[in-house]
Amino acid sequence: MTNYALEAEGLHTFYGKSHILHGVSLKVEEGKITTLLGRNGAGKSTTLRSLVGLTPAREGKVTIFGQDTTRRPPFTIAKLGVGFVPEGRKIFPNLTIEENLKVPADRPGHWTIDTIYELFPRLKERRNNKGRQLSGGEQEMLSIARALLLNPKLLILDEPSQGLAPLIVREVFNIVVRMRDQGMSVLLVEQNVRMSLEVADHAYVLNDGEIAFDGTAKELSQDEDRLQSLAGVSAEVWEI
Ligand SMILES: Nc1ncnc2c1ncn2[C@@H]1O[C@H](COP(=O)(O)OP(=O)(O)OP(=O)(O)O)[C@@H](O)[C@H]1O
Repeated sequence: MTNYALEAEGLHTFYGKSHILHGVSLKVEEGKITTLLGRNGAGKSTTLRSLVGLTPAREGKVTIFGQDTTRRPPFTIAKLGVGFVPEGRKIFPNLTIEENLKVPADRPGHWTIDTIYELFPRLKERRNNKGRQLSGGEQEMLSIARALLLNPKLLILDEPSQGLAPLIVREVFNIVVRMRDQGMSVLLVEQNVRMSLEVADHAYVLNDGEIAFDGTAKELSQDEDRLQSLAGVSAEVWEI
């Protein structure tokens, strides 16, 4: 029997009168990486915001680790063991790395500031630097580190590769794979199609607020025509 960390069924989400998600359903299998792809404006971030309670869906149902979390506030969802790494890295620019790491409320588990520094030696080296002095890659590591300190069972990342050099992107994806290999469930929203499909087990493509593909990452990666037409993914993104 397959166990799911997260199940969303028929989500309809609005910003005011703008109807953005039109019945989005997706599942994240436990201990697997599920990727949600789609071009700019397809509704990927809105889907994540609906799942973590930041912009609750007006219709539909969300179940996380077997509990109905539909329209529950973000802190209740975080408490179930959901770590969210938002788009744009939302770190505190005027706090040092170490101060940034002390902000999340600790949930006991493997990840502590010490184990985080083992995973990200660069953050340790620069622990007294302010958030605003960090490179994009260091900010992304810090953002992931903060989510890990909640010792999540489900990690949700919104475009972690955005604006990063290819080598750093590789490093970020390696971390995501490591988390999956340690048993964490991962939902990865990305524009970097090639790398996402390399690491993911399952893939969804979102198109204008609707799921246009639901299948294995392997299946999608072997079907370039489908990718191009369903996601409108540009050749440059595919080639990165
Ligand atoms: N706060 C908001 N108010 C009104 N409309 C919004 C808001 N945020 C996003 N939208 C609109 O909702 C649609 C989906 O946006 P969303 O950010 O979810 O897409 P995305 O797939 O994550 O795109 P991107 O890759 O550019 O982040 C877009 O048309 C966007 O303009």
